Amino acid sequence: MDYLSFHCDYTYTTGFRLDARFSAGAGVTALFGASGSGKSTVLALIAGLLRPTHGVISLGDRTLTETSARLHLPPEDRRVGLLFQNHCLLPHLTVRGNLEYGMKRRSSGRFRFDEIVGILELGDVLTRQPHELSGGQKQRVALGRALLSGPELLMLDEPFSGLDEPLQDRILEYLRRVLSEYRVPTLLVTHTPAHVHQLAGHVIHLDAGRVIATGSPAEVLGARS
Ligand SMILES: Nc1ncnc2c1ncn2[C@@H]1O[C@H](COP(=O)(O)OP(=O)(O)OP(=O)(O)O)[C@@H](O)[C@H]1O
Repeated sequence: MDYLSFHCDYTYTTGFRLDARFSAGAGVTALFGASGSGKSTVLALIAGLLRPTHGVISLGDRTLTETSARLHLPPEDRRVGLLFQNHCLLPHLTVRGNLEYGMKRRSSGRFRFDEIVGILELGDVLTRQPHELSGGQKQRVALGRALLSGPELLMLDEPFSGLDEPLQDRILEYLRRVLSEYRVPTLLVTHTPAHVHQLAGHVIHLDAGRVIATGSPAEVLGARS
């Protein structure tokens, strides 16, 4: 059953035009495509950071954007958790402070602080500040903060970029653990086929701002090598 429905048209001043339509179920969906194909633009439209020229976005039974009705929910009312490539931790707060910041606007009490800290193994670094953390630790704090906001959709923008391979594998394992424990509907942006195969049940393939294929990882990307 469709959980997320997206149909938007958006053009940047530079001329790049996204004109994409897709739907996704409540599992993990990969948004796959080459650099510049429009993946981050899709996330920004869903998060409400950009307004489409025309379009409708709905999540569960809520409409987030509907241009014909002049409806555009502000980002803080959308109940989506966005994990950026560069973590975006608040530099002056400790790890605990960053995690608690996520809880301020939470819409569901499904995610308990101690549980998330345990699953992501952050107990030993709660009093540290972001500059005292490794890349992988920062990534886990950002993931914990996104989860503690109680999102109805988790959006991960290249969560493995900038990490070496052993660390990518560890973060992948944490993600698997969290997603199987909490079953948060997730949109995973990546251009790495292996990550699609490892995490996603469904794939949306974007190319030059258009959806060119949808289906299972094997259908869209071919059998795993
Ligand atoms: N703020 C902006 N202003 C103008 N053009 C932009 C802006 N952000 C992105 N673009 C352009 O829009 C296109 C799509 O960018 P987008 O970041 O959505 O792609 P992407 O698939 O996420 O790429 P990557 O994998 O490199 O992050 C690109 O051609 C990019 O140059």
